[in-house]
Amino acid sequence: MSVLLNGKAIAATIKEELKAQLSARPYTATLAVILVGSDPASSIYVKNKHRACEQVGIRSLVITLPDTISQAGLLAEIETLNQRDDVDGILVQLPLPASIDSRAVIQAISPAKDVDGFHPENVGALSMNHPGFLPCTPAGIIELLKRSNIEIAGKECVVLGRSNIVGKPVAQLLLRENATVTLCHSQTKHLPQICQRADILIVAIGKPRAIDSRYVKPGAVVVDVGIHRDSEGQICGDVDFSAVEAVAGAITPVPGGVGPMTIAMLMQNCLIAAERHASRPA
Ligand SMILES: Nc1nc2c(c(=O)[nH]1)N[C@@H](CN(C=O)c1ccc(C(=O)N[C@@H](CCC(=O)O)C(=O)O)cc1)CN2
Ligand SMILES: [Mg+2]
Repeated sequence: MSVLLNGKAIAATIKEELKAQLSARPYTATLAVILVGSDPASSIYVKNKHRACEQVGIRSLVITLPDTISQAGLLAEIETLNQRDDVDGILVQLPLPASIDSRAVIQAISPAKDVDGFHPENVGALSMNHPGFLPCTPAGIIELLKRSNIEIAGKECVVLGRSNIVGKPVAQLLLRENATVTLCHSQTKHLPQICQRADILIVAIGKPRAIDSRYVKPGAVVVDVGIHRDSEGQICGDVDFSAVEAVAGAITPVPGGVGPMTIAMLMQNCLIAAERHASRPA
């Protein structure tokens, strides 16, 4: 039996802490979220972000645009929010319709308001250890490990998946925490053997229940970033939970693991954005 890493409970504690911090400050914080189209999963995530803002005391603006909006139209909406002095943080919910170039959209968000940490300026800041905004899922994974008293320094960490929003940045954050990091992907050979080396295994490959006990060293910490709905409508991750929990020392559930931590870190970034905004020179 492994220890369950309860992201839901830790995220609730973080939101309480942020609420107390914000209420003691002489300024407000406002997050603007843009949702393009009506993808059901994206709509749930945006609702969850709005609810988290309410819990923390952050003002939340949700801007819903039709999936027929042009790229120029979306960029104009972002520029309006960049210019608004009453908006501290901006994010555009991903994925976007195929007709829109996500790269151009991410680059259009002011780096000072980019609470997702996706703008190239913030990505560069992360890799150079400069101040910026950390992407929410990778930051949430590190926070979950730390608050669960899992030591990272000196550990063998294997990251499965090299996406820009999870795999690459979480590898950099683990390195910043002095872990020894191996980043694997679809072309990696001898994957089970490499994963078996991991003290901490982070799985972000986007394939339901793909990682079973053959990939896990007994006693390892397993962090599952995937989120899927199976043919029976059950939510599951990239890890075959029932097979892996028998081997792992600690494991995140799906739901209730990394997902809630992502939203808690978004709230934290909003407070940072508001603080920097309030203290900027006039
Ligand atoms: N602009 C962004 N787009 C996307 C991001 C992101 O960080 N910024 N990440 C994902 C989606 N996402 C946040 O936006 C996200 C996904 C899942 C959860 C979550 O809490 N999941 C719950 C289960 C929810 C359910 O019932 O379906 C859990 O794991 O417990 C939070 C945030 C892609 N897009
Ligand atoms: Mg403000």
